[in-house]
Amino acid sequence: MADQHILDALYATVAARKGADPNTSYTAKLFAKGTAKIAQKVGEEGVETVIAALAETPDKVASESADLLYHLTVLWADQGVKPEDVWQILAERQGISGIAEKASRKAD
Ligand SMILES: N=c1c2ncn([C@@H]3O[C@H](COP(=O)(O)OP(=O)(O)OP(=O)(O)O)[C@@H](O)[C@H]3O)c2ncn1[C@@H]1O[C@H](COP(=O)(O)O)[C@@H](O)[C@H]1O
Repeated sequence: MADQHILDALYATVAARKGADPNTSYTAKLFAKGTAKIAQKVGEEGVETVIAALAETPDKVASESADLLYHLTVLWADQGVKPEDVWQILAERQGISGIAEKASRKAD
């Protein structure tokens, strides 16, 4: 689909790797290792993105961000979360200030 967002396309590729051969697919290898390993990779890539921001270059921030987003799509597929679930939440938050949202949580 020409206008499909790259993250939706990536998610479709990743989800299709469930049950594929771990010898030929890094994604299949992650699925075979399980949720703890996938979650660990998301954490590692998040930390690497932070390190890139604090000590490296904007190009490195971009490439670490791509690693992070890829591993996040693997975690979504592992957890049965679809990209549209996340897009929906972001859409619902549009126009709501983060400061106002935090204040409303404190009032609960
Ligand atoms: N976008 C990515 C992508 N980004 C990063 N990576 C891989 O993520 C790994 C991260 O590197 P690390 O050094 O942190 O990982 P590692 O040391 O190999 O792993 P561990 O020892 O920590 O388990 C590398 O092997 C990268 O190649 C990705 N692997 C796959 N994709 C996409 O997923 C698609 C399917 O890939 P396969 O499942 O491999 O066919 C590809 O066509 C791409 O579109």
